[in-house]
Amino acid sequence: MTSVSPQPFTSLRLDRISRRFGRIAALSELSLEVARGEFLALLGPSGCGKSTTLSCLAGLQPLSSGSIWRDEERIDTLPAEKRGFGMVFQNYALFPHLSVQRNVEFGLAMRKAGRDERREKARAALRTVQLTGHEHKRPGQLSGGQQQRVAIARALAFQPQIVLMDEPLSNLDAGLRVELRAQIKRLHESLGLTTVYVTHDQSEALSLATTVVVMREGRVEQIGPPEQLYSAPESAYVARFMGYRNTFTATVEQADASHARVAVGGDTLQGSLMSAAPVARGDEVTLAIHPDDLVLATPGEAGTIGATVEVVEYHGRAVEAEVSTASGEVLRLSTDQRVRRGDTLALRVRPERVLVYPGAETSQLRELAEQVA
Ligand SMILES: Nc1ncnc2c1ncn2[C@@H]1O[C@H](COP(=O)(O)OP(=O)(O)OP(=O)(O)O)[C@@H](O)[C@H]1O
Repeated sequence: MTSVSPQPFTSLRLDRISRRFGRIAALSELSLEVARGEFLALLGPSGCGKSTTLSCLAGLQPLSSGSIWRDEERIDTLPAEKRGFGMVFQNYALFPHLSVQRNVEFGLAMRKAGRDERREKARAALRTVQLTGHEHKRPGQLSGGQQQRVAIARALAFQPQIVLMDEPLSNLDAGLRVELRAQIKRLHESLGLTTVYVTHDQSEALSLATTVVVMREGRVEQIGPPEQLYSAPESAYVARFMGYRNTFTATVEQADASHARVAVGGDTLQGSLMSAAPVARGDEVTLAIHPDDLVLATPGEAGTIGATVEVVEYHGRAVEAEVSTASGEVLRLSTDQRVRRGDTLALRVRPERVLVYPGAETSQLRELAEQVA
């Protein structure tokens, strides 16, 4: 069987792919297009099908139905090694008994490269991830971050056009994660790669991706550039993944086609309708407010919500505070002003930053809140 064409491609297309495990539908007719040069992040809670999507794309799992295309060439019928993808996984997947150099050469050997070519390309890939000088070490002699860089070098050594990464940073501690994240972004840009990247971490998705796909139960919930998903999440579910940590139920007092006034405890807020479905006086709706959008106002000011500070976490330049409203809603806010436990606050939010979705907050969304801190 021949490999995919070495020519540059325009787009990679997943066409209504499904993957079932017995009665579980891990993917349900998922369609997705990835343009050349894009950094596409698949984001969503545990079990929504992110890894299955990547693994079907890579050819590590067969599809139950649907097809995958690289321009006009159908590739889901090709075995993994013929699809031409570089792959990086969460657990590095390095051979512990082989040197760093031999680990990186491995993918090239699989592709039947000669000895000199293997050596040279592996050296070049290690240089790219700044590991020159570590060639003769075993993986066990390296830190987690260095091991993951070896795995990245191995994925890049045969100069693939497309790289697939499944939670590559999740085994690293916070500092290393941020450092390697920047390195992954630099590599993507300088090598002109197309990257498909699985993560459950919204800050990783927002900082790396040119396109974010929020997945839900084996389907695409919303796809778009990070700024678009952040400023206009189409559902409270997507809002949660974009860092809107305050989601709760409120009652509509008055509404037109694009705005609603809602009651929150004894206070009222003006909000923006995010869905085409109309809402009317008396309806329950879900509000989503980002912690950065809750601003301290003068107590008693009209259009503000009263709240009492319960917990204050110091975060250097800003503090994060947990406050409770008169009706018992717990809200989180981020502020650079001095607040202390027990303070009574008035909080203001611009109407365009109070996102309103039809229907009361679902139990699924509440559970999600626990996963997406
Ligand atoms: N080999 C398998 N056998 C049975 N069910 C599976 C298998 N692999 C995945 N699943 C199921 O398919 C669904 C999607 O799993 P998948 O691993 O793709 O989710 P995910 O979004 O990557 O989650 P996580 O972030 O936890 O890795 C889940 O319900 C999972 O239990």
